[in-house]
Amino acid sequence: MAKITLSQLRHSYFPNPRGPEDYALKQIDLDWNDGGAYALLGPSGCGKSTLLNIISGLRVPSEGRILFDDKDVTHLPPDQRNIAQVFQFPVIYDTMTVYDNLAFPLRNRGMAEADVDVRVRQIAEMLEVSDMLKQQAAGLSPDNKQKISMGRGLVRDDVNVVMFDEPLTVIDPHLKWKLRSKLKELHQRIKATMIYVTHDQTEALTFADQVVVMQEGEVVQIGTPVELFERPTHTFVGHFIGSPGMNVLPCDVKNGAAFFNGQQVQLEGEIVNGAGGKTEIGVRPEYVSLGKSGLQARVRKVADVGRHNVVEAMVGDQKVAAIVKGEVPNQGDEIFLDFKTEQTRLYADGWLATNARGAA
Ligand SMILES: Nc1ncnc2c1ncn2[C@@H]1O[C@H](COP(=O)(O)OP(=O)(O)OP(=O)(O)O)[C@@H](O)[C@H]1O
Repeated sequence: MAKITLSQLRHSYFPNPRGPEDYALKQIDLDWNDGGAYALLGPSGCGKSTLLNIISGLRVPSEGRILFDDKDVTHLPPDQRNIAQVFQFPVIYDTMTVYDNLAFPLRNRGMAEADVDVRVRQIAEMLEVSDMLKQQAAGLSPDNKQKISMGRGLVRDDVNVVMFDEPLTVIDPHLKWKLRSKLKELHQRIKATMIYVTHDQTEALTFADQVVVMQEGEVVQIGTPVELFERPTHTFVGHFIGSPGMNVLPCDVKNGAAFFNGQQVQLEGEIVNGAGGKTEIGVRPEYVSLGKSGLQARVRKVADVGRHNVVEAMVGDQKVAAIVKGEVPNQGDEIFLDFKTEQTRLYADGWLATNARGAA
């Protein structure tokens, strides 16, 4: 396995790009550590596939370099990069047995049959498909076909990286959670460098130790699932991750204080020097509570989502969501909303602009 470095990477599909808007990847500098479990998360069109294709060698970037363990591979073709890939749809040979499908990448590299057998049985056991080994692949369900496809990606232990491109697309919804946790478990056992590409936050947060969040060709935050949830460095991350996402509320800043709907809101810490442009307060619904004082609001909607209720209230013409456990108000009620100070932040032009209390 290898450490992967992306250095000053930019890519445009135009021959003569005129400005940042012509770049599918604007500027990417990233280190993927050897043995790490990473997710590349972002909405459709943010540049995930472009980046994946550049790592696998299907595309050469317009600018910048890709290094595998400090060796420059920017211009190496895919077959010389030693990468395993699992795609959205199963890539298996229908006419072969499950065993032969799993053995294929190993035999292809000239591995001795005795070693092939050990490795195939190991992977089959990890994926819980040992009882299918003799079956013809053609007869498998789509879920099992995709499992075998994953097995083919994981069977070699000499690859630089295993890349998964939305691998659970064809999986039945009720089996998705099972395979998600299975993949996580496999990473812990195999310890390969893995990159998991998805637009689904649940998949990214379950699988990865580090999540790379992309928006419009840029990386907006890299962090553990907890970091992304607790301290989004961009409103996009706050909004994209969480259910519902972070409340992002327009505010005015005067003399170092933030005012929402004319009322001062306490922030986690001081506003950073020079923060300007479009200013917004970010607070997650989990940290908004109903109290006896605070921001006056009117309940617009209450949704019971199982473990808790989501109360949607209007403060002036702004919608604020609160996650409430226990008793809930009724639609139309006048209520007061209280924001947890340590979890209430200022964002300037989308970027985090408050220091955590106690931070330098
Ligand atoms: N072959 C191409 N030629 C021109 N533009 C392209 C090409 N492939 C992608 N793009 C553009 O580059 C941008 C990034 O696309 P990309 O497919 O990398 O995003 P993505 O995050 O993988 O989206 P999806 O999840 O929908 O595949 C988009 O604006 C897309 O329209």
